[in-house]
Amino acid sequence: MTLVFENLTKRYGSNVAIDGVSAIFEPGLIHGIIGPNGAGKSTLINMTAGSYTVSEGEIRLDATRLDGLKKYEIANGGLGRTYQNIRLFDQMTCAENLEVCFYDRDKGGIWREVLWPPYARRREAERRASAIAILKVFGLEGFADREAGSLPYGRQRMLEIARALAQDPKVLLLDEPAAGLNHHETAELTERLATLRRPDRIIIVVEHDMDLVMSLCDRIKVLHHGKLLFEGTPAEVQASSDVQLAYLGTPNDIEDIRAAAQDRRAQLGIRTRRRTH
Ligand SMILES: Nc1ncnc2c1ncn2[C@@H]1O[C@H](COP(=O)(O)OP(=O)(O)OP(=O)(O)O)[C@@H](O)[C@H]1O
Repeated sequence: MTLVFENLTKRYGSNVAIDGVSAIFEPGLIHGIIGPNGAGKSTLINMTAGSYTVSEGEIRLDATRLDGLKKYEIANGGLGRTYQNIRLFDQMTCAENLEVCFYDRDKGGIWREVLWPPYARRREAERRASAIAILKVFGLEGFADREAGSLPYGRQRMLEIARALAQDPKVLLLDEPAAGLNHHETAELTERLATLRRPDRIIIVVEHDMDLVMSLCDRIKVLHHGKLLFEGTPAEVQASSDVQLAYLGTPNDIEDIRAAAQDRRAQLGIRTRRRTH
């Protein structure tokens, strides 16, 4: 199983947010997508999940074209996702937030539950057991009966990822899972995400937190101005001068920043060692 982007392009009017990106995501790996603000990371995720239309190019999960499908069709086809902003059912308990994912979709199952109470009770117990099993993966089993909206922010983030996993997706897309988390919570999240790696699952993480990306991801793709700038292992990405430039600017920019800092020190009467080269 592979997820493939082929010459993927997204235009918002005259603004080209994604510009002819081709990439392959293999299963069994955690893939990071990084890039400066506005590079197009979220646009890529949203096109993959069917939230945004594709202007040009293709998205394929094996032989299935995902571009052009509705959001729910893509989700039913095995793609789970989280959003930059948490989207939970705040008034429902943590367990209920997951149980809603396990209701029978076919009319037969729904009617059996309505008309046959013993079957309804069995299905309810099954849904509860499945929900608790997933909550455990994220250390949330103790919060099963707490309202989701009353959880600390970090726990809500975990619950959202737990819910994205409920349908046992083949592809899991995580859009800035560490946003708003403190250092300790990010470290815990990193450990828990690492346990989700499976030979038959593609995990894609869009993230700004470099500690998380570099310690969690097996492969990283770097976007810059809507184009794929670089891809490689965390070590290769860190060593790439192209990536450093994308994040920090040109060597001249860096020299200007350094010179400005030295001037500032001079104005303040702070002695600085003069650079000899
Ligand atoms: N709905 C939209 N309508 C118009 N332009 C958009 C829309 N969404 C994104 N853009 C533009 O597309 C480009 C890429 O945005 P995108 O949000 O995908 O970048 P990003 O890499 O996820 O940024 P960030 O890290 O800040 O979330 C930006 O120029 C942005 O202004």
